[in-house]
Amino acid sequence: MSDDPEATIAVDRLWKVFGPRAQRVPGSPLADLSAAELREKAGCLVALRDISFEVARNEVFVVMGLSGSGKSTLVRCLTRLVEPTSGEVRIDGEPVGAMSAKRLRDLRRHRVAMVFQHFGLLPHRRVLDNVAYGLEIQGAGRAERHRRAAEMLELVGLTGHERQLPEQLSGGMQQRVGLARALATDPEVLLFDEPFSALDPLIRRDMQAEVRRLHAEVGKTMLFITHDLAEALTLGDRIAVLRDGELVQVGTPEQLVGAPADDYVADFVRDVPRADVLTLRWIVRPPTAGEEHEDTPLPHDTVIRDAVSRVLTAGRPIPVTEDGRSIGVVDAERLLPALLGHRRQVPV
Ligand SMILES: Nc1ncnc2c1ncn2[C@@H]1O[C@H](COP(=O)(O)OP(=O)(O)OP(=O)(O)O)[C@@H](O)[C@H]1O
Repeated sequence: MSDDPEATIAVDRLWKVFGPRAQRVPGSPLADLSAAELREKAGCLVALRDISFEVARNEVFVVMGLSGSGKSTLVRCLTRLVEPTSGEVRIDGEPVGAMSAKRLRDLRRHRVAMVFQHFGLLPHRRVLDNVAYGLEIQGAGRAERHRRAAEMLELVGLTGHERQLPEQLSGGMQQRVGLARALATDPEVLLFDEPFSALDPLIRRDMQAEVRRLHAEVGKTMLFITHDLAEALTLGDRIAVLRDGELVQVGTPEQLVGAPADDYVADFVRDVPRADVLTLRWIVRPPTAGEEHEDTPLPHDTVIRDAVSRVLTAGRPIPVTEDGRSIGVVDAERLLPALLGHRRQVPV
């Protein structure tokens, strides 16, 4: 695996096998058995199979997969809430597997914060004290933790709600409290385990926007788990697709939609409007001899949808440039299939 010094989280050949004598499975012929055979022969279940990936500093990395694909197990292995069967996790270069109990406690209290689906708020504590909770565990004084908690509540738009109890807030607001609490300790990494799946679709969209805004404001490395493709595409700088414990593809939204690794991913992204995700580099063509072009080029990283009106109103093909260099041209003929491509033809 590469040793990218900018990688905040590095996962190398990680296995998690549940069942008796699980450690004999990784790398042995047992690992090649089907799930049913393995259960029958060894009473084991492979939840994560040989997973490797790296998350760069300040990246939003989404792990997407259907129910049972291993998402929660993966996120829990990162801080050893679930003990990996084999392989290595490093956070900021430090192997988590080699950490002493004290160092591990430190990691969970100071360096990595988690946001869960069911908020995990303490019901009898006021909002302010819920946000201050991590700081209290760290031993911060009362005035300091209240000052910091108030600051975090302001960051997530909940100033004025400090003295309320969680049950007096809506689901979306409670999850904002969860976000504020996670941010309060100023961790290096935020782990989100399906944090918005219990919320209404509209609130959910608000919260996704909130995460994007917070990320723009405070940076942070974020690893976000979801089973929802739209959420993954909205939030992820890169997305890892997990299927039955295996990583099928890791790529940008654009790579997943434009070049799915296999039929499984292709099926997942089939209904995504391609023009909203792909950029012009996917539809450029070489100029033909003697052809006249528009004068003002379009940058190659323009999302297709944003180029529609220019391309359709231009009289001639438009050059597409990368770093000032032309990489081809686009015209309506190249653009329309991408615009229409996501819709299946319905016979009239
Ligand atoms: N403690 C455990 N003991 C045995 N099997 C487990 C345990 N925890 C998880 N599994 C199994 O590991 C597999 C992956 O589960 P996991 O909860 O990680 O999936 P998930 O993608 O998070 O699913 P969901 O979206 O439903 O939460 C499943 O087959 C699950 O039954």
